[in-house]
Amino acid sequence: MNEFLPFIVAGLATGAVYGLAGLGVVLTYKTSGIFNFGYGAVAALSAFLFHFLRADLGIPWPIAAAVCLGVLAPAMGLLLELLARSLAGANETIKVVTTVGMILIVAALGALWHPDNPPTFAPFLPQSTVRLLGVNVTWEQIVLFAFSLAASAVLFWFFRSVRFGIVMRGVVDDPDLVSMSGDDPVRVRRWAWILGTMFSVVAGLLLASAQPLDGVTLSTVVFAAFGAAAVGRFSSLPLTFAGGLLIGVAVAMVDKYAATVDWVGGMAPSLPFLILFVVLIVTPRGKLVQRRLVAQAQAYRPYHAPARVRLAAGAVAVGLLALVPAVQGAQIAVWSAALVHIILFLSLGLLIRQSGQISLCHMAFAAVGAAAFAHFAAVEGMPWAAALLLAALVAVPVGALIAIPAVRVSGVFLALATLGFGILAQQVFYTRGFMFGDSTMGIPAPRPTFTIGSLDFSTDEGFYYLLLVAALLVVVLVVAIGHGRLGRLLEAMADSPLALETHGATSSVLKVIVFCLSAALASLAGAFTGMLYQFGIGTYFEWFNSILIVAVVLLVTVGSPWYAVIAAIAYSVIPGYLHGGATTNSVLQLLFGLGAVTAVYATRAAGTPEPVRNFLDRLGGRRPAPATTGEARPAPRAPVTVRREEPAGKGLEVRDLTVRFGGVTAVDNVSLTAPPGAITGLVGPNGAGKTTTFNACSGLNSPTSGRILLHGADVTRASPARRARRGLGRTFQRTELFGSLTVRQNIAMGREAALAGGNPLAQLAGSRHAARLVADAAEEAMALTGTDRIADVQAGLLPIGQRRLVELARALAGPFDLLLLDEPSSGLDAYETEEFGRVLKTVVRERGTGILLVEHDMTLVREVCDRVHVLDFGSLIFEGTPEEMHASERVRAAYLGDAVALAGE
Ligand SMILES: Nc1ncnc2c1ncn2[C@@H]1O[C@H](COP(=O)(O)OP(=O)(O)OP(=O)(O)O)[C@@H](O)[C@H]1O
Repeated sequence: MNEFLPFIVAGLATGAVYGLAGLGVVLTYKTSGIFNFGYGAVAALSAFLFHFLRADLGIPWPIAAAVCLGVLAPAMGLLLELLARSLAGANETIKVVTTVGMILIVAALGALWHPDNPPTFAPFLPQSTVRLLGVNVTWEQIVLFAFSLAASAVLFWFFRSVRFGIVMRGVVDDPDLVSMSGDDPVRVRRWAWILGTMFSVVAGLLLASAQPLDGVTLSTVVFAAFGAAAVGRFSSLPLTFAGGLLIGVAVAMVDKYAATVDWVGGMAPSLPFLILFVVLIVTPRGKLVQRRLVAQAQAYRPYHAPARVRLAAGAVAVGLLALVPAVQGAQIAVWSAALVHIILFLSLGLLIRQSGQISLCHMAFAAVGAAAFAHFAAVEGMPWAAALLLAALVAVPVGALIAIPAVRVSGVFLALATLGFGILAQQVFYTRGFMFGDSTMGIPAPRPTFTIGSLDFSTDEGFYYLLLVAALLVVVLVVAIGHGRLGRLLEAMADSPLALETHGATSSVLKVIVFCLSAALASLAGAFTGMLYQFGIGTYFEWFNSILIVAVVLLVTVGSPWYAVIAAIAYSVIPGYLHGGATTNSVLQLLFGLGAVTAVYATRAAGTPEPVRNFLDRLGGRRPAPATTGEARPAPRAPVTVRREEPAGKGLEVRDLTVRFGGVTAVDNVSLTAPPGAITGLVGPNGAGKTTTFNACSGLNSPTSGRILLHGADVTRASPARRARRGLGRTFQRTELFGSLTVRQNIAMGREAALAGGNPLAQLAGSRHAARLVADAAEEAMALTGTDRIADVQAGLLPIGQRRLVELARALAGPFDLLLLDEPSSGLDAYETEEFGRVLKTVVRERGTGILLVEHDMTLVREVCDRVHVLDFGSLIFEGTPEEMHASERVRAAYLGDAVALAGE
């Protein structure tokens, strides 16, 4: 035991600080819904300030620490709260990039402050030792542990016993309740940010000891707190602190074995990231609650010039790039790097721009490509092309590995998992022989030795042309993907994975495809990077650059593939011409960081100006764009004749369904049927359990007990997509449209998603016959609902009434014989509701579709429903015809109770 004790003591000391830092992370995440990826950056900034005051100005450390805590922490806290508030309505990627941008800023500031070797942060706590339990313990360790424990205890007490602390805990769950109790949620959050920032400042000062004063290193050290927060599932404060202790001790134990066990070497600092990654992979999906405080962001639709204009511009761009060796021969390396970056940015754009996924480990994919190519080509002596192809293929399983967290979690958790993986990959794998060899020089990455005519591809000029062709091929591939089924599915997934699933496409398969594809392309870029510099080595692929390139790709808001070209020029060519060396790079990094932090404004302001659009449209012979606002009311016409489908089966049966959420029984032993060719109403007061029943039917929640049968087959365990493919469609209480697609594309996706299904090949592309089927189904659904008049309007811009119609049309375009419609008339005026009812009746009459309708509008229920089920407090209290329902005392009492409750609010 004695041999372990010193390590356990050291581990507990650092672990307590990790725990403390983790508490700050959880605190701000819980109260604001914004995960602060810049947490380590704030810590680094406080270490900078402390060092400046103490070492440069000679101020005693207690005063320096007081300035950090009393001035820097509140100032940064207030700034961060403002930033967090500005992110209301922004999408997850923007939220991540905004706080990630702080790392770029602080790292750049640090590099500008000390351009050469950064000084070391001198310990300020006593290093003398005392003997405790037979172990030598430094006073620093004792203070770290005692201080962190005391600070955490005060925080727990504050949250449990102090009124303001209790309010702070409540603000994320129910801000309205907080307002009603007389507190201002903004003030509460502001204090939470200040408190959280104080924790990061303290963590910065305590963890920086003996570390170099460089922003990236310090941020990484404090990132260990993310591992602790993951153990606490980003929610529990005591578990987070315990997680910190666990990580501290685990790191110390790994350190103990590092000297003797070979494979353990270098693992200690990456252990928190391993734990972070593993927790995100193994934690049951429902346990990681993504905090959502704001309405879904409105999707932004980039302008695309007419095809003719784009082709011409592309030809000019290629022509100009082809001239580079002739006119800019001296800078050919810089331009070659830009071509490689076009490939890298396109591969990243496939994820973060086209599919709404986040990857903060893209450089790791590139590193795999560089290492694999160098091994295959230089060590194994394979032919160049075979080595390149195999290098791309080697990255595919790595992409699939990252798709695991992507399938399980999204948004901030995916960002964390990929960040953890990126750091882990660099710290554990880059340094191993199997990646870049045992020499610090890396492994040679040979250029091709073949020639075409007088063009020798091993020369700088020849290699440049080879890169130009490769970049062009990747551009063509990405454009083709964008125009094909895969591209449409990816865009739809970016807007609403939920809608895509409930229309039949399995989004997990789609995610695996896009991660594998993206990893393979990034791997190609990595292999070319190696060839460009003639060596494959880890330093070209640092994790930090993964976050830099995400910021770059997101900030250039022009359409695909142009963003990649412009971003590559900004990233590689401009610094090459400025000749400022490291300082120029730091200034650019600072600018990218500032851009990332303000990304929400940049992307809001994005868009091609109207005159430019008009000019390009005229140039390309395109008719004027349709109005983008949905002012015109699409008066539904007389229903068109629709095909009678095959007679539907037995319809939907819900048997003894019970759904509990913790202690709440939302649905209690409910049985009902929705037969084909009829409209069945499901009504009840607010909170009665209607949506929960719908979600159980379509597979969006797991029933505690009971069964769901579709046409006689038990689908209780089937995924939402599988149920959709079996004929069950639905709409949502809060509409789930593909906001960046047009109305026509939305409706077409209603059928195409089901055709794509869960088969990877079917998701990649569809046949011509399928395309006709999709177009016909969309036309018919549009005519039926009157949405053909707004077919080319972007769905995200429509008012609520039209959104409902589009959602219905999308469901009608799908291959569904049973539809679950969740409050479809809310937001419609009386006229629209009447028309809506007519459409429903037509569909049921002509197609034999069965409809289960959740509805608060009793007039509509009376007019269209054949039978009605009434829920109250999760239990079925009535079943009969609408007329019988209106006569029922029990139903009246349930509604009256609700009305009285409402009146009393
Ligand atoms: N994910 C969840 N976690 C915890 N409780 C939940 C969850 N979803 C629903 N509930 C609770 O279950 C009960 C039923 O909610 P549900 O949304 O199904 O009612 P509803 O009849 O659709 O109400 P409304 O008409 O207002 O939409 C409510 O008390 C609600 O607070």
